[in-house]
Amino acid sequence: MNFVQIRRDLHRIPELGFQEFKTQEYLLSYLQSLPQERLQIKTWKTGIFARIIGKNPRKTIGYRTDMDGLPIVEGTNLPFSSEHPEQMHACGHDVHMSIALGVLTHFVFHPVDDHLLFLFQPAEEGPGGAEPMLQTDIMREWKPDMILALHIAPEYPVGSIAIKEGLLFANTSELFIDLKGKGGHAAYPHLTNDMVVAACSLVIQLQTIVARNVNPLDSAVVTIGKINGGTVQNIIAETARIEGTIRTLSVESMNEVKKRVEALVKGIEIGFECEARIDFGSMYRQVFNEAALTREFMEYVRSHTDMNVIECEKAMTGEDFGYMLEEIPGFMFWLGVDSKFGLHHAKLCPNEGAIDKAISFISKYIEFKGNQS
Ligand SMILES: CC(=O)N[C@@H](CCC[C@H](N)C(=O)O)C(=O)O
Repeated sequence: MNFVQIRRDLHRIPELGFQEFKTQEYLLSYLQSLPQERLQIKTWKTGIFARIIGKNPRKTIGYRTDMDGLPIVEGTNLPFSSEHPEQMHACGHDVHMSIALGVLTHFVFHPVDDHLLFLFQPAEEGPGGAEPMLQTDIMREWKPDMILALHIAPEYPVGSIAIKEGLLFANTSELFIDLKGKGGHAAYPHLTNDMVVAACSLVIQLQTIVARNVNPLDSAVVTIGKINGGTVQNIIAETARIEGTIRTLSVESMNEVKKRVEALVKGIEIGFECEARIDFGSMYRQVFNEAALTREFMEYVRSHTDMNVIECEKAMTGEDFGYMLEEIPGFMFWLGVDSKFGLHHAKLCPNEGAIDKAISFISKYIEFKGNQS
């Protein structure tokens, strides 16, 4: 089986959260091509649960991959570039899926004692598929006793993984703010309430939250990734929209940052005589790696595989896999893919050499865990 080719096929068809129809169809058709004796497949929305029946099951080991792409125009010029306008696998979920299929395929042919549950989860980039997937009857019936997942890491070389016990990824909240004032002629600003100026002022003020309100010994991020406002150069904008994300290391800090966002937006409403609406969108729980399993995984990979294990720092990235780790013990790790361009970049280009290496060492580890009494 050529999992690099599978990654390329998936790379051509990136789809946004809960619209992964072609991706689901591709994955299903691959799964259906495998021997079915031990394989049980159920779909949920655009996601898939695939269980491999163990030989002498005492527990279930879960392995999760995400499935969705991002709204980015691809800039790699690769021959297998995205065929979907303004959508790209710029966060490596194509690589994640091909590795999951590789590991799954290994165990279809070489089952272990325990059941293995592979979760193909939609909408990681938003609005979040992990939390609703956890609430399904299928998950209740097939619930794993432990779970693992990976995320590609452009900054680490192929042949390495990076991981730590405890907090790995931050708490996140999306942030959408709509401003509505009074538009008008560009030459008569005194008769209007200009929402472009209000939005610009608000973006600058939002930056003071991390600089002035968060304890310097704590960490937080407020990033505004998108501003929309106005229609043409000589009309004063009646509306503007700001879109961003908040990251914190604790739920308490998240609540504090949100309070400050609300206060600053209230100030904009008063100062610019406009109406504002805040929507905090979807929120993800922190990714917190269970200590004993993480340690055992690190030791196993160090001593039984040729992968280099790096103990890394926590990051302000978010992952809705955090919801799964809240209910099921397990861990997430970074997989080195050595790309000059980072995650969420139009030129992200993971080194595909990482795919077969990952399939091989993850299969070894799951074989060890799946036969462990
Ligand atoms: C690994 C990664 O890049 N994850 C995303 C998760 C996005 C969460 C949500 N849509 C938000 O923007 O808050 C990330 O941006 O860290």
